Amino acid sequence: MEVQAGQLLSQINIPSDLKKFKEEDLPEICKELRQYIIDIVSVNGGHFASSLGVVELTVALHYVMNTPYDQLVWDVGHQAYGHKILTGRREVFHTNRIYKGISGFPKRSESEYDTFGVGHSSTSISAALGMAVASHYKGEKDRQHVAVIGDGSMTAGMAFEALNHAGIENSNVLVILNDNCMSIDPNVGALKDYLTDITTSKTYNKFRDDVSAVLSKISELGPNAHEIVKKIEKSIKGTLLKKSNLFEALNFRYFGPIDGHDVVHLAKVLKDLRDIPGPKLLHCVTVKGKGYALAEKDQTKWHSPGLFNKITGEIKKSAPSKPQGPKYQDVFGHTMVELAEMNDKIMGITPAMPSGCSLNIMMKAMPHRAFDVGIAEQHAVTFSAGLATQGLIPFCNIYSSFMQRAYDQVVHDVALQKLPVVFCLDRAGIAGADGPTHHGAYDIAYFRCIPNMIVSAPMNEEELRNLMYTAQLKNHGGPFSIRYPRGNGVMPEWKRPLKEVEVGKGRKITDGEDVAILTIGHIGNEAVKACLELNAEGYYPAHYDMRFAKPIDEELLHEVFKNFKNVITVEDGCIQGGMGSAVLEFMADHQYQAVVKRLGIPDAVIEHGEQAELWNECGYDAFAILKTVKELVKAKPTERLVG
Ligand SMILES: Cc1ncc(C[n+]2csc(CCOP(=O)(O)OP(=O)(O)O)c2C)c(N)n1
Ligand SMILES: CC(=O)[C@@H](O)[C@H](O)COP(=O)(O)O
Ligand SMILES: [Mg+2]
Repeated sequence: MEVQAGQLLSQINIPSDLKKFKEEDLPEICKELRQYIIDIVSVNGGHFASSLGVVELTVALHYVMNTPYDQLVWDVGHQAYGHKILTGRREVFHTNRIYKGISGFPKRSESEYDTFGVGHSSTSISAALGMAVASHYKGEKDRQHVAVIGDGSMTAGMAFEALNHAGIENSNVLVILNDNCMSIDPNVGALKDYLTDITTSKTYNKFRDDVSAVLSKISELGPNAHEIVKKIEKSIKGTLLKKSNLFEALNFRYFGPIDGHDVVHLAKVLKDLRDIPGPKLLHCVTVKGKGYALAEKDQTKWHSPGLFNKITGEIKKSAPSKPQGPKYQDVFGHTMVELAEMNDKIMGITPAMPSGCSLNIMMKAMPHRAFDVGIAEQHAVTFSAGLATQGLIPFCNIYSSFMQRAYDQVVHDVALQKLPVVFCLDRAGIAGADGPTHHGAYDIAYFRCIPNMIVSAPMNEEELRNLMYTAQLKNHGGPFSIRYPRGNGVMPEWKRPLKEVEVGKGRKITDGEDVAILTIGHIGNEAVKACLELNAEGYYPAHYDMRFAKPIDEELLHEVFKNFKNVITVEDGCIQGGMGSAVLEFMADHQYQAVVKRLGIPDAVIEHGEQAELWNECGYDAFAILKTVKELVKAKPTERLVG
């Protein structure tokens, strides 16, 4: 569907076009930009409310700053749709997050205006500071470096690491705190309360305004008075104000809070800030979903609503081609409550993804036993470890790609101490439209090499429930990880009685000859599809569900290598170091001879697209499995296809 940009917006191909307009035109430009985002996202999908919340900020920044020379870094980047539209991508924005289209996040290879690749939160201040220090070193005194970071992203430790460093570098960095009181779910933590206080507190703002009013009166008395005033202001700021403002205490000049939707005022403030050297923080108060009433009302639902009717607000449900099971995340959420009712030691932890991983189900049912710790994956892991030292059984749910941020905590704080933390890695494997920053490609490999770690992956919803049930039965001598994908399972009737599974045991799905297909996790269902088709063509491969990558089922592998000369391993994860590698290691350790073909995510960056498109591109969907079976069966014994 052709979407037409508004009359002013259609004249803005790059930010320098924006500068041709007068300040009084900016509100109309914001109106047209906001409408364009609504028009495209409603038919295309993607992140929605966050971009609406920064329309004015985006326009003001590109109006005042000399981008791309002045550098903007968008934290997470899910709010950068306006930025993309204003920086040469208006006419291709309808390909946003579509296979082979533009990325849903700023990406250096996509545009010179995208100064830093993002997707994971809380990196913007570090990156902008790096750029600022580099500019200082290169003598680029006039260059601006701006990090736009949300209040949610500000709850991550990395943001404070950067503030701490920036405060002593005296580099020209402007942090714009986009404060809308929301993460994906409502923001959490003491910082949120502080920001609310500083935004609403009469004391701080009144005292500061009174001081400036008095001082500006005095400075009108003459040039000497102006000098005296600067000294008084410095000492007051250096004592009273500094003590009462977190950011001032870190040597940032704090400005605000200001209305993040008043584009003309924003432009004026940004112009003033350009001339103030050193680290600065501008506190902008915005509304997530601004300008689309339904999104303002339910900001979590409209964070990433999918396709919707922009007039009625009706969100379109995808009609599956065949009966689907529930979302894996919901099976996790409901099973958490079921297990917690049976075992009062169970606790749930999520770093800022309660609705994303469905821990919100337990948070609602048992608010004292389920925690949203903010965007703080490292803290989530070690907080879980602390709980485990006291005999509790924490289920720490972290998206596979976000878990990468807490790797040392898993090794150092959990595995070395053999603590029984259950890691539920949601969004494991190809995540889809979020692309390479969000694909959970590496968790089998990065967990398999950790001592005392159990690495498991359910083939379906029933298996997920049984692995969760098994994990909490006892301390298995360390952490127990269960990884599962974004999206739906295959069992409409999923809520079956919970059963213990034997740790380290796989299972045979079907007997066969010539080729053994070994799968792990949900991708086993692709092998089921392939086997049905192969049977119809007279091929009868065997299929085993490994269920565990560590400990791997050695008894099953002995059976496989004693009976098959052709083996295919399949995983929705990186080939290198994955389950297939574990099978090769076993084969070598036991001097078996066979042709082993490993299917999975290759050693490459996999861009965005639908999961099925990317499984096909990576060569491990049903079609690829079928093709590989035929190749192996036809291959002569001398042809070795070790993958
Ligand atoms: C390391 C990491 N953890 C979690 C996420 C998931 N995530 C994406 S956006 C978001 C909320 C960000 O809130 P905020 O920074 O306030 O931006 P807003 O959506 O309010 O504009 C979260 C938790 C992520 N992208 N990266
Ligand atoms: C931007 C970000 O990191 C999150 O919004 C993420 O896109 C959520 O992913 P799901 O949509 O799979 O929950
Ligand atoms: Mg926010």
